[in-house]
Amino acid sequence: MPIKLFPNLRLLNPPLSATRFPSMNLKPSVNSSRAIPAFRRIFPFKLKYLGLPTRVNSQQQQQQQLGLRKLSTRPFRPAASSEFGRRGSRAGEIRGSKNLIDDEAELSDWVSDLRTDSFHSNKRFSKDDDVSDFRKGSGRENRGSYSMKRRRKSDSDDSYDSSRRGNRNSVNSFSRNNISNNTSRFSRRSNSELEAGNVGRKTRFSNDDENDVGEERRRGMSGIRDLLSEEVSDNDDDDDDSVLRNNARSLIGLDKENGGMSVAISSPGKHDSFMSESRFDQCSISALSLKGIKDAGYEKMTIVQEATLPVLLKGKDVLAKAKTGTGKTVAFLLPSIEVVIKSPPVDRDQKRPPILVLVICPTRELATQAATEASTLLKYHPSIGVQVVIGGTRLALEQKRMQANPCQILVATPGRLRDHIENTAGFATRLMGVKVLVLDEADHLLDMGFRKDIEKIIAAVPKQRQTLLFSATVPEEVRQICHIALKRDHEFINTVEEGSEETHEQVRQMHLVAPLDLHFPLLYVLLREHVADNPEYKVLVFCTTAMVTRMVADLLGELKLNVREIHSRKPQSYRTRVSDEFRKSKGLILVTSDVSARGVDYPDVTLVIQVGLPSDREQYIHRLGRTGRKGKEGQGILLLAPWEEFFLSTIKDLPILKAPVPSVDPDTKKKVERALSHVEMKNKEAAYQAWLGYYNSNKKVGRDKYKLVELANEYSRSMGLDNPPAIPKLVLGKMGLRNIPGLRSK
Ligand SMILES: Nc1ncnc2c1ncn2[C@@H]1O[C@H](COP(=O)(O)OP(=O)(O)OP(=O)(O)O)[C@@H](O)[C@H]1O
Repeated sequence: MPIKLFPNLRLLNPPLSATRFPSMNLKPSVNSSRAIPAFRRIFPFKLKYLGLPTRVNSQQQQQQQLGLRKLSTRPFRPAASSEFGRRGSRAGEIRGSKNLIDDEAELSDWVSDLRTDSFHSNKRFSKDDDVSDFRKGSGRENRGSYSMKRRRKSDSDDSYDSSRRGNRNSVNSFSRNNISNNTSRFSRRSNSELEAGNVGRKTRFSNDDENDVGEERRRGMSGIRDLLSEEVSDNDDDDDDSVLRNNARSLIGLDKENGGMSVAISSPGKHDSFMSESRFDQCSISALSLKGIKDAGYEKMTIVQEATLPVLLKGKDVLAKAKTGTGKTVAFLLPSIEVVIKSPPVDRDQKRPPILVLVICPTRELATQAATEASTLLKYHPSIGVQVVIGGTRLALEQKRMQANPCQILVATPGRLRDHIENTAGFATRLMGVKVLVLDEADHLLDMGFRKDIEKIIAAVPKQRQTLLFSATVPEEVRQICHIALKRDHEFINTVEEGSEETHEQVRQMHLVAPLDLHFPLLYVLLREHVADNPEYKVLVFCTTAMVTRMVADLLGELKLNVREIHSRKPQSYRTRVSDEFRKSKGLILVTSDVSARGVDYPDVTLVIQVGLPSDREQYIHRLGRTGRKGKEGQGILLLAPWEEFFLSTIKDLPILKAPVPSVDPDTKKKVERALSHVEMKNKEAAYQAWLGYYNSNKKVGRDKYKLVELANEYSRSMGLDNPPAIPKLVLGKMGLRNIPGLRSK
């Protein structure tokens, strides 16, 4: 019987109408010639499961492809009878229900619904089958020191969002063999095809996407009593474990390097698959956890799970890198849960019961998603409680909730967690019990924007703990500073094959370089064609800032596309609703800021369009990673202005092709202009100001303030404004843009 998580949730507001605006009366066209279908020029090859396009090595080959191949953008869909399809539906039933709450009132309902015994009691454990786990220690050995260097928090305002994940509707199980025929040709594509400009400097616009609505989990408890009476042995087979560990070691080519730090370079095989051949029961995982895993629809481990689990179960600190959408959440949750199982039971009457596992995620969506995944895995561990603290609601409400239902596993966003450390009585004491600290999207969390909060959090948990750092991207700077969280002898497990790209081979990437005034018409043309070609389209359009996102969503809505928007300026209840709708829907375009860039697990995204400069290489990779998850195929388009081309040099090692700029017929241009004229003036003004702020913070573009203002005014014209909107003097002062010609102040 599938268990529904959070079955009683209701939508408080009706879904947004896809056609919010009356249709426009367009004048007859001056020139009715239709542009060459843009998508077909950009993606001229048909996607096939077992026949990805040959990777081209030269411009000629590329042009040959563009001219000769049959054109289609229909995404690959596995046959209904495939293993993927079967398991997908099972997992979908479990996970398909709403996993977030809609408002504070609902949160209160949840609180009162919660079980009161969400932590171990001695009595319970004397009966539980998990009891054998208690005999074992956590296996932690070394204690590391960390530096507490304080650094300046990077620029961050509302516009520079951050992101993360949702529930999962299907489980793919492509084995490496499954896609053996479709990979290597594509990887032969040459970087020389890139027309890269100047070397761009890396900039990061981190912001803490916090103050959001909290979420409570609701676990299906049916059948728990029966299960508790079953014989359950802890599957602690050291031999199995060491075999698996050896497999993983040979798979990842473990090496010892300087300073006692182990460095693992992976070689998961030449195919871009995320599944391994190892089963979860080959690891020392408790039988009840294995039941939860099975119910979640997971049979074999993904590559990252296979590589990290044996090491983590031994209690080692790990920095792990694995491509987007390859199961990192389960990889860090499972060993964390095992630590809780093996810990001595907590007296339920204890005033300040310890938090044993602390998971930090950069955004509310991600934290909620991780907590939901934890709930799924804990299905047969009713005595283990999970809670999230993510803001978006009153601190007092979260305090009350935590008091009413203490938990052993806490998932949090950094800012809100820091609030609790500073303002919640007894919370700091509870954190002294932490045995496992997880930083999900570690590179982002160790970035300037979060550094202070993370340092504060690290100072609040015991030095003697296990620390897990996971991300799809681990830039060298992060390797340099990861010692602030990790022990010296931690292992770096990199499941991205040496010399291979950090993105998925089955996701075709293109970049388009066109003047700013063409960006809106081009975006419309690209979307229109994708929608026409893909009945089950599901598109993410990433914009640079929250206010730009709002404006672009308004525009696309005026153009009668089925759009939703999500960004940090929207209330959390709205974000939750839209995110959930997008997760479940097909035939929808989600216009988004970087709140959706990292980790959010939307199934079956067919296309990701990035409009304008991504904040850095990592953000480009994470945004692109919203498609092509779990071995599926996808497409990505990066739309840049000529003066943004320098960014391409930062991703020149990725298989991204230059696409010819589609022509936009006058009709379409007019249509877009007309739609722009219907977009609210205040939204355009806000977009202009946010745009200016974003590019001003970019080290390269923001260096020449005169040029920057010229470009901003070009952007203003592209929105159909004759004069650039006036900006408050105070704001201009803060941006360092006072007295720059071309700006209007108020
Ligand atoms: N062993 C498994 N078998 C099949 N599917 C799995 C397995 N483990 C995880 N998954 C599924 O894979 C999907 C991606 O997982 P997850 O969101 O953890 O990816 P990720 O690597 O953290 O991605 P990102 O880097 O974008 O955060 C999820 O839908 C998850 O349910």
